[in-house]
Amino acid sequence: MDKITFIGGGNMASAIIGGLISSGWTPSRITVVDPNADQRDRLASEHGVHTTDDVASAAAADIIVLAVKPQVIAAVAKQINADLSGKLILSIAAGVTIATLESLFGPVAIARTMPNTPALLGLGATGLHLNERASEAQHLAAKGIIEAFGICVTVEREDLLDAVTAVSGSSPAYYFLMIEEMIRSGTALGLTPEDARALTLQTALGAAAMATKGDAPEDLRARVTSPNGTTHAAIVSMQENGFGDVIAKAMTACRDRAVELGKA
Ligand SMILES: NC(=O)C1=CN([C@@H]2O[C@H](COP(=O)(O)OP(=O)(O)OC[C@H]3O[C@@H](n4cnc5c(N)ncnc54)[C@H](O)[C@@H]3O)[C@@H](O)[C@H]2O)C=CC1
Ligand SMILES: O=C(O)[C@@H]1CCC=N1
Repeated sequence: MDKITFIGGGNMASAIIGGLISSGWTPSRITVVDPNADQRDRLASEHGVHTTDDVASAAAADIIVLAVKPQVIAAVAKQINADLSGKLILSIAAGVTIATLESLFGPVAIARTMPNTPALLGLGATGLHLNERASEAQHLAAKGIIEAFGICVTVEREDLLDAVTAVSGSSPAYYFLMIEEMIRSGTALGLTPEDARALTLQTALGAAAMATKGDAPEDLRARVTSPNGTTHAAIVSMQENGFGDVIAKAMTACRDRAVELGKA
């Protein structure tokens, strides 16, 4: 049975550990390394996992999850300073490339991922790419871990993780912005902020649930849109104001920034 050590016990680690335990991992297989005693106490009491502040101890695990901020990873590699051959490193750090991880940790199997924050609710959408040193068993292990907190899409080239960042890594923020603007406009149209918020949120939830049932989004949209009715007026206004272009430009800007951060 694989043992897993998380380096960094913050929000994302906590979400992943919660998912692993719900999907059948026993807490005794899970260790969390974090210098912050409050984080360690929280994880030990919430999940019953082993915790430590000794980064070097991570070398004993079969799978090491890098769940620290990107700028901390070089220091972590120095502290581990051990031969990790045969182990799998799974990184959730945004923008840290496989080449950088190989230069820091040596010739080891690496699974680079791009998760998103709905992972906190078990509703994550995560892109995955592994280096050539990773075996099929390690690919399956990485997939199993990711599927404990949502869906996993394996992409065939590492650079496609930058597109994943645009489609799912950053995109919860696009939906939140849409929700903010709808609440603001609903309030401007006379509803109380509470009513505008309740109606907007329930509609976002309902629309997302409908869109996951299999019908194409354009068909679902057509069913709401009566000929020359109210929805038609809204959609025409959005299209005339370049809605598609706004989304395409935003996603391209996101992808380009991910490429830039990967080179930094
Ligand atoms: N695609 C996305 O939306 C998201 C991606 N991420 C990625 O996940 C990673 C973790 O993010 P969060 O959990 O939100 O961060 P966080 O700030 O909640 O947790 C980081 C943890 O690392 C600990 N830490 C700091 N230095 C350490 C060291 N030397 N050794 C061990 N632990 C150390 C901190 O005490 C803290 O508990 C980041 O690299 C981020 O890029 C996180 C959230 C969402
Ligand atoms: O905004 C960012 O840079 C990170 C990466 C994806 C989501 N948050």
